[in-house]
This record gives sequence, C-alpha cells and structure tokens, in this order.
Amino acid sequence: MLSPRFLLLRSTASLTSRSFSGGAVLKQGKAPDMAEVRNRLREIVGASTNWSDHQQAMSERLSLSDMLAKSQDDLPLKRMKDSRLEVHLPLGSEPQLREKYLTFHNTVRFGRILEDLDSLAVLISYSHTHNPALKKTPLSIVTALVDKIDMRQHIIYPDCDIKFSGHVTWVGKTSIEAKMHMSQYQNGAYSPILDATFVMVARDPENKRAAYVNPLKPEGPEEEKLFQEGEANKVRRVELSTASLLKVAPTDEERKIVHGLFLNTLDTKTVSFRSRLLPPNSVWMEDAKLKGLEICHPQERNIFNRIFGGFLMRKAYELGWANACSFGGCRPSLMAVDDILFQKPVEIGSLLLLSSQVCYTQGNHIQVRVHSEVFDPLTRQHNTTNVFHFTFISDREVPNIIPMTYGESMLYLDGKRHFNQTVEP
Ligand SMILES: CCCCCCCCCC(=O)SCCNC(=O)CCNC(=O)[C@H](O)C(C)(C)COP(=O)(O)OP(=O)(O)OC[C@H]1O[C@@H](n2cnc3c(N)ncnc32)[C@H](O)[C@@H]1OP(=O)(O)O
Repeated sequence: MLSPRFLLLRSTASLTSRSFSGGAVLKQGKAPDMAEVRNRLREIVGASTNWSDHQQAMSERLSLSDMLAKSQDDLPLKRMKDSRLEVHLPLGSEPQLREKYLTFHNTVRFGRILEDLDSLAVLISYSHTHNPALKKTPLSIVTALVDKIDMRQHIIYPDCDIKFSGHVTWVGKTSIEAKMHMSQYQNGAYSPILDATFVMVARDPENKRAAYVNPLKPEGPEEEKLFQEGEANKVRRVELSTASLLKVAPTDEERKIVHGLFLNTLDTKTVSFRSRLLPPNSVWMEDAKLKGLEICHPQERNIFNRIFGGFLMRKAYELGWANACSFGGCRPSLMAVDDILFQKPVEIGSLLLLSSQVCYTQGNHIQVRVHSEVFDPLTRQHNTTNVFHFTFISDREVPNIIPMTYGESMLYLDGKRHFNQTVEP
C-alpha cells in the first residue's frame, strides 16, 4: 500500500489532546505525517506491521469480540463534529512528495487521490465510532461503496497544496456515510476540486459479521439537511439496485434505444438479422476493451490483511483512463466517479483480473465500466469483487460505441444510466 504523506491540520475541537482516529492523540504543534497516521490505524485495530505476524495479530483481535455493542442503543450518540477531519497534502510546499503524485503530463495522478480519500473515509469512520474506554477498537471498518465523486475542476496541479476535509453525514445500524471535499491552493485561496461520498460498513474484529455503529445526532438545520440527504441516498441506492438490468428488463424507452441501435447496424442489401454493419464514426463494443492483471502481494494489504480498497480503485481508474484515452485518441479528463461497489474482499495472494469496457459515449463524453474479479487457478473459479464506473470528458467528439449482442446492449444501457445520473442528474 502506498499511501501519501498526509499532514493533519485540524481535527474537531483542538489539536492538543483530541483523538482523531479512535485513540490516537495529537500533540500540539506537531502535525503527524501519513506514516504516523497509518501506524495509529494499525494501533487502533492491532494490525501487524510485518506480514509474518499477521496471523497472530488476527488471533489477538478475536478477543475484542466481547467489546462489540449488543445493540445500537448501547452506544452513545455522536455529533457530526466528532468525526470532522481536515488533512493537508503539501504538494506545493514539499516537492519531494510530488514525485509520487506526478503524471508524465504534469498533472496529479487521480488514482493516488482515490487512495487518499479511502484512507480519510476510514479515519473519519473510526473517529465517529471512537470509544475512549477502549485501547483498541473491536470494529473492522471497510469501504462498501464509493457512492459519488463529483469533479468541480478537471485539472489538479501537482505543485499546489491540497486540503481534504470531511465528516460523517449519516449512519444506519452498521453503515456510515462520510462526505469529503478536496480543495487546492491557487492564487492565494483554496478552491474546490471535488466532493466525494463514501459508504463504510462496520464489521466484527474478524471482518465476518456486521457490527453496530454509534447513532448520529445532527445539530442545526445544515446538519439536518445533510442527514436527510443521507437518508435519501440510502433509499436511492436500494431503488437503483432493485431496478438493475441484471434483475429486471429495460424500460420501454430503453428497449426502443436498443432496437434503434440494432436497426442502425443492419445491412440493407442482405436484409438479414445476422449480417451487421458498423455505422460510420462508430466502434463495436467488443473493440473497446482493455484488460489487466494484478497479483495481490502482501505490500498492498490493508489493516485487516485484505487488499486495500484504495489500491483497487487506483488500478481500476488507471486501466479505465487508459481505455478512454485509447478510445478517444487523446488524454481525457475525469468528470465523475459513481457507484463503485466493493462486493467482496480481495484476499492477499489472489490473481485479480481487471476488465475495462467503454460502454456509452455521448458527444465528447466516454463512460467506462471496470469489472474486477478474482480467479482461482486451482479451482478455475471466478468471483466478482468490484464494479467501477468512471465518466471521462475528451477535448474532441469521440466515436459512437455500438453494442452487438444483447449482453452488450445491457452494458450500454447501464452505462447510459450512470452517465445520466452523474452528468445530467
Ligand atoms: C494502514 C493504514 C491504511 C488505512 C487504510 C485502511 C483501509 C481499510 C478500508 C479498506 O481497504 S476495505 C477494502 C475494500 N472493501 C472491501 O473489501 C469490502 C468488500 N465487501 C464486503 O465485505 C461486503 O460486501 C460488505 C461488508 C461491504 C457488505 O456485506 P453484506 O452485504 O453481507 O452486508 P450486510 O447485509 O450485513 O449489511 C451491512 C450494512 O452494509 C450496508 N451495505 C451493504 N452493501 C452496501 C452497499 N453496496 N451500499 C451501501 N450500503 C451497503 C447495509 O445496508 C447494512 O447497513 P445498515 O446495517 O446500516 O442497514
């Protein structure tokens, strides 16, 4: 795992003796770097620093199960400000840090930002669930969903300081919604770069069963509004999942779109269902794929000895970007990320197959879906672990993407739904 060097500027109340990540105490005037933050996270969950100790560390965590709350009512109410964090990424003032974030084209690697956001969401969640009476937390908090990342500005400069901030905005019984903002220092002030919403889920010390999190008490109309939005987000997520094209047929309008695409590819000379012709300025979906393989080494493990969610996002993003770049014939910018679902943990040692597909285009926009699955070479079984959705914008019109099979048509419609949701909500 290659996490950035964060400098914590301010947690909730004061830097003097406040815990920001479930037990870690900040000393006044001393801003911890990311190594310290990671060490603290390891301390909080009792994770091993060496892979060779991981089994012992996990067995020690087992004893923490007794500390889990039996019901949510047993846990004290928390306020939004209990989890509020502000973190500094000094790309401008610390040039040696820049290297890790730099692209060949002198912009910031967005994959690295995804890793940072993931770490921040974990920190925020541990701040919310912090119990000062416990030395180690019994909770294993994992990323379940990146609900949305909206880009407010497409260019992130590699030589200007960055600031992240965020806090818990909604909680369910065992899940936590965290909203984060990123801004960059330019021309004497910080201007917004992106807004992100993550859903984290609390599990028992072994990461096997769901575990209760503290209830959240919004204070004042602004916090009430955020909480209501969180509630609405939950309802929307359930509705979206119910309407998934993997479960139900497309709508009437969507069926017409698919049929229109089909008719547009028929060969008028042969009048056959089988003979298909690619319309001008178009690319078959089959020809808009890019694949990759990752061997999941212990270095990329998270504090629970699974593959770090941020690493998976970085790899998926970079593959998706390369595919969009190859498809559009120029370097695209990211417009939005939505609905990144972490369905199953990725075990250390897994073979991770990543497959990206341009699934929808409109004007100069490219919608890319990246699917990741673990492959067991001994049993030859494949298991989907993640699905990622990225919306890119190119500086020129891109070709139309055309599905040939029914399955591809569903991918096309799913891509269109994601595009409409993020770009034309
Ligand atoms: C060293 C320092 C570095 C710091 C970084 C540390 C990073 C640590 C974070 C990670 O890297 S985590 C790694 C990436 N994530 C994963 O591997 C998670 C993989 N997915 C899973 O394990 C399961 O799918 C998951 C635990 C997320 C959900 O499992 P289930 O579907 O069985 O959950 P369940 O039905 O028990 O529901 C539990 C809660 O999750 C909620 N939930 C489940 N799936 C969801 C979803 N897709 N969207 C929103 N909420 C979801 C569900 O509503 C419910 O909330 P409430 O109790 O509040 O109602």
